[in-house]
Amino acid sequence: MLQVPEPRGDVVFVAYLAFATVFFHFKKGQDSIWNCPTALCQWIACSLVPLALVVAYRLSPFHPLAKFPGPLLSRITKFWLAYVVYTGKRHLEIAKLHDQYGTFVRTGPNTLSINSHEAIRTIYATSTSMDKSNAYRPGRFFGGGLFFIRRKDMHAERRRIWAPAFSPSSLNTASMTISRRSRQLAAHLTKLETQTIDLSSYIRRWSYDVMGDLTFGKSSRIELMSDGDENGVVSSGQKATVLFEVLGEIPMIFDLMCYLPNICMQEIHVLRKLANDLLATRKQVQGPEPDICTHLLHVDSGSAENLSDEELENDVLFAIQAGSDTTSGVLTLLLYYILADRQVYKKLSAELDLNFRHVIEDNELSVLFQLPYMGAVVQEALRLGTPFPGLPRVVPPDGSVICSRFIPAGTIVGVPAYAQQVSPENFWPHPLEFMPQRWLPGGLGPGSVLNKSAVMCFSSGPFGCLGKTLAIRELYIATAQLLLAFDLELDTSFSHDKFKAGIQNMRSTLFEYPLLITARQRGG
Ligand code: HEM
Repeated sequence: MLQVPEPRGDVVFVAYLAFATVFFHFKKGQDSIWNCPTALCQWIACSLVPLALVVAYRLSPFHPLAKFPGPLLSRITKFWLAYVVYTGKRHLEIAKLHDQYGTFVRTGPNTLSINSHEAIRTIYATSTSMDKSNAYRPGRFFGGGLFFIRRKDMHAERRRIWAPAFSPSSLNTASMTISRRSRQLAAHLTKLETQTIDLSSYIRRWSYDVMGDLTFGKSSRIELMSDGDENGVVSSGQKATVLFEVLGEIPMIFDLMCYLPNICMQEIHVLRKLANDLLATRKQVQGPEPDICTHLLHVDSGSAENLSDEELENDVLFAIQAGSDTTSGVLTLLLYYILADRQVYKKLSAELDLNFRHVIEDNELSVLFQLPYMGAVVQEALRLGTPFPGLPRVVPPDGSVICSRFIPAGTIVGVPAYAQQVSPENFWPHPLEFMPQRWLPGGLGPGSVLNKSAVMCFSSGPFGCLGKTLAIRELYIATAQLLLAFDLELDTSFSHDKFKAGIQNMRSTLFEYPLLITARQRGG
């Protein structure tokens, strides 16, 4: 059975206005509609009746998703899910709903969350995986960026341009940049040795500085660690992400919001302006080392297939955003977990001390990437720190069979990453605990379960994260440089409860309550 495709919000709005114009045209003769209660009442009735019919249909047994369970409100309106996203606790709420309803939960009138490992392959990972949903269509903005191209075939063309930026040689150059920036982070913390440090905030700035370098090379002027963030680059980026994440669930409203630049554009203005300025400079200056712009500008290939200015602007803005808050969120959580468990901290520190002195030189990075316990800590942090609560895709025209159930064409489906990553079927025992040992040979003892392919934090398949290896290297390098340089501890004023309650998971992880630490420099 076919789902009714969702029209664009702005088109619906214009149609509604046109209908209103015609309606009141036939009521003319009255001075104003406000003086004519009958016309107004008729108009309200005309508007409400279709709404009531839509609600009745969505709840009726005739709706194609009628057989799938879910909360009443979610079956009626998309606003329910948008609100859950807005709370920053979607990952927890959806996991709870799966405990209550089982594998399938109807999280919107036309949306299914499918908590199944088998579904990951069908939806994301195979060659027949599905296109992105309307959630990636943020109104008139970002029309041409890699991330916003929803059709797999068109997306693949753009992805080919990006891919060389993540080749082994590019990654090696990038690793040195990350290492230099991580040493700079350590130098900043050294100045704060006797104080309580908001580590989450420093890590945020570090991640933007890193992504500035990786995107624009030497011409980057993003120096948030040194110069501070007076212009609110970080908060601008975060607000843009939140806006995209919340309104993505109600694309019709997003279509309309984009016509209100003061509400919508304002949030992303600072970051967009910065990205455009840096792009303009970068076009004039090709640095000695390749950066992401080298490939987007086709400097390397000399290809004539140039991206339009708008496409370029969207792509560089996305590059900074894709690589900064995501990585800094996971890194902050990684450091929290190891600081909260001194056994883990000591074991990791001992492994690093065995292999390095107080700083890792560039030619030693390959040794770092091989360290087993370090690898286990990073994997465990990614498992519990996934910032992506939803990756919506759309079922193709012939429908699809997932977990033995037929899903009609046009249904929006997604596998909840967090629910998969804390499922006892995939990780056992203690799926909710941070236990790096589970990733090492022997795991957590006899009977322990480790289903590596259930980890979805980078997604997979045609739309999967291009920066996965880069991000993992960032986590290795920054953690190692900090632990080698300092004895880190949670500050005595730090509250675990407040920190955990303040974690908001919305495509990047936001921390309402900071990670407060002290850092004592280690001896020579
Ligand atoms: C721990 C950090 C990171 C995580 C958890 C992460 C996760 C993800 C996920 C889940 C996607 C797919 C999103 C979707 O389909 O909606 C994605 C896409 C992407 N990520 Fe990452 N990412 C991280 C860091 C990075 C970094 C450092 C970069 C470097 C620029 C990067 C570049 C990209 C790009 C270019 C895409 C779009 C790929 C495409 O559409 O073909 N990511 N990331």
